Amino acid sequence: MSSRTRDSRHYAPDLRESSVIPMNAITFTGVSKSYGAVRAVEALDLEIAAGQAVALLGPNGAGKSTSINMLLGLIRPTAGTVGVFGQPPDAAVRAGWIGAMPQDGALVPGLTVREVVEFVRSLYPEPMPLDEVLSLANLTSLAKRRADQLSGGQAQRVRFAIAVAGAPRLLVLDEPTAAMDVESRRSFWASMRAYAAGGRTILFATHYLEEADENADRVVVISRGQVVADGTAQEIKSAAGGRTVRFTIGDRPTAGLDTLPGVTGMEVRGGSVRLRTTDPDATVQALYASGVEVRDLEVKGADLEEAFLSLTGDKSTTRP
Ligand SMILES: Nc1ncnc2c1ncn2[C@@H]1O[C@H](COP(=O)(O)OP(=O)(O)OP(=O)(O)O)[C@@H](O)[C@H]1O
Repeated sequence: MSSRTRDSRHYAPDLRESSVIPMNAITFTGVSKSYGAVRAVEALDLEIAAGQAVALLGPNGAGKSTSINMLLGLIRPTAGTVGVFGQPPDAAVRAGWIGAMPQDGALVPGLTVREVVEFVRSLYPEPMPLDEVLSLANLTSLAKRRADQLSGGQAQRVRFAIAVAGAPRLLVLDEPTAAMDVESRRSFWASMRAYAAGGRTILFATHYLEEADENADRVVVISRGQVVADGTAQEIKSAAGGRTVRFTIGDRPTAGLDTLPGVTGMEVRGGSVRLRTTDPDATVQALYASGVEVRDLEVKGADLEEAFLSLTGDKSTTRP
């Protein structure tokens, strides 16, 4: 047992030296959480293997933050159990296994960026070197600035630095890029991927479908507190969306187009038609055979947004 284990800052049993590290970083087993009559999370079963980068995707009110808060030990489930590397969340937090980046939260007033990061590092048993944290969070040039006087995007970088300062094996991010512009977002995800490359586990909640598509090995879509899809972004797109045949038809009638072979859905906007199909070849052949005059025909894989909307039935969630 190391001398640091007896440090008064750490009240948990020493979990760091467990000889067997369970395969799963995260397990939700039959987890429900109700707030009065509101069932925020309902019988959630989820296993996330160590080393995965997983996006939690869902419309407003789907239960993402509630699930994350249970994972962080901030709230308790009404039913079921949550495990982090085989331990209850509060024990895992005290062992320094989890780094979290909340949606917002004030930064300690009066301290410089460096001081904030130094302070957080001092709370962890085996923190990441200071320079590495600053460089990873793209904060080296801001190290001497006061943390409470930064722009929204810069402050998010400090929150990211706080989350990784302890070199946690699990990083949990709740809508981490909400306050960032496009360039900051790009550099943030590059940092996140660099951190994940060391075999760490990442769970992030997002509304941005592109972020899930580009940065997650696995996407878990939740709606009304339940998992409605779980797989790679590609699997979700093909399972839920099939392919899309789009064309322009002008003011000619569209009646009957939705009965073409393979077609599972049709959307007409202005003179533009979008057919969702499980068999684009058969659809296009039948379309031409029908003699309907079409222009600008294109066949595309359904994107994650289409898949997401068809899975969650939520029409309000759109790209930023
Ligand atoms: N403290 C609370 N008291 C009462 N109801 C709550 C509380 N926190 C969340 N809820 C409700 O639980 C449901 C799930 O909320 P949650 O914040 O987990 O969703 P979310 O997926 O994170 O949404 P968003 O994307 O908007 O952040 C919602 O209906 C919400 O109104």
